[in-house]
Amino acid sequence: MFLCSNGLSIESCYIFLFAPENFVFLKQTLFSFLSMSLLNNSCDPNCVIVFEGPQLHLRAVREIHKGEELTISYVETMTPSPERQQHLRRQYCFDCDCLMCQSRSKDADMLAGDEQAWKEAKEVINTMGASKSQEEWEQVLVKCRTLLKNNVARLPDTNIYQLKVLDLAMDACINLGLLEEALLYGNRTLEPYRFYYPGFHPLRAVQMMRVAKLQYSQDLFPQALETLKQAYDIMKVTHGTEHSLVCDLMMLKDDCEASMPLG
Ligand SMILES: C[S@@+](CC[C@H](N)C(=O)[O-])C[C@H]1O[C@@H](n2cnc3c(N)ncnc32)[C@H](O)[C@@H]1O
Repeated sequence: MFLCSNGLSIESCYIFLFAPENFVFLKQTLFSFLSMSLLNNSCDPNCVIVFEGPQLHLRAVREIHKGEELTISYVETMTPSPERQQHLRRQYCFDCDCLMCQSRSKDADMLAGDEQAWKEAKEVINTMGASKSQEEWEQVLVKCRTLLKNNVARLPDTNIYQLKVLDLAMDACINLGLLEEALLYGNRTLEPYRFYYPGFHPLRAVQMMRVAKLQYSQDLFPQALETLKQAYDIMKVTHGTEHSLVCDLMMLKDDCEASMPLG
């Protein structure tokens, strides 16, 4: 009952409780969850939580003054404020009055462009499940290509549904081994990600790392190095230099450097 009364990551908590390989972490995990569940929400938080295997790490993403409250975001911040607020009200029973919600900052950008076009895109996205088989990914890619073609002059890449289509198209291409095409979509996501996840945001860094891997796969070593460098600058804050993802990043950086033409 006590666990259920805390809003944060309860589903993940059950996974930890029932996974035998995690018993050894139980005490520290429970402590982590319980202390992290004291954190309140802000849609522009000063902390993030990142996973490292079975552990949760709470990391500050900007300078925090003595006495200032630590906050995390309970919701995906790349969501218009009425939707965020509705989710927070339904799931966590409070009205969010953070600065982002008060100013409705970026709402207009999220839904910019032709309303009918983004509503269609939203509908199509909602019908796509978590694809697994080759055939399903092929179907996803066909739908994404059609939407992107039809919406060239109707939606900017900063429209969140257009951005989700680009992300899905990128995933589908990666799963189908179409890496050159995946990179085209990935490149288009970087600027909107920078806009919606400014400063130090783990999702932006991870997206940059995905794009860097695609650049590397296309032998675009200087570009991949630059993207990795930018991702590292974010990840050293959001993940910390010891995090396994940052170690992966450093290995990719070494591979890139080793592949660069001499001179
Ligand atoms: C995970 S708990 C957070 C810790 C809780 N404030 C406490 O003192 O134990 C989630 C609950 O905190 C409250 N809460 C979190 N963020 C809030 C915010 N920005 N404004 C008002 N209430 C908030 C809501 O009641 C929510 O259901």
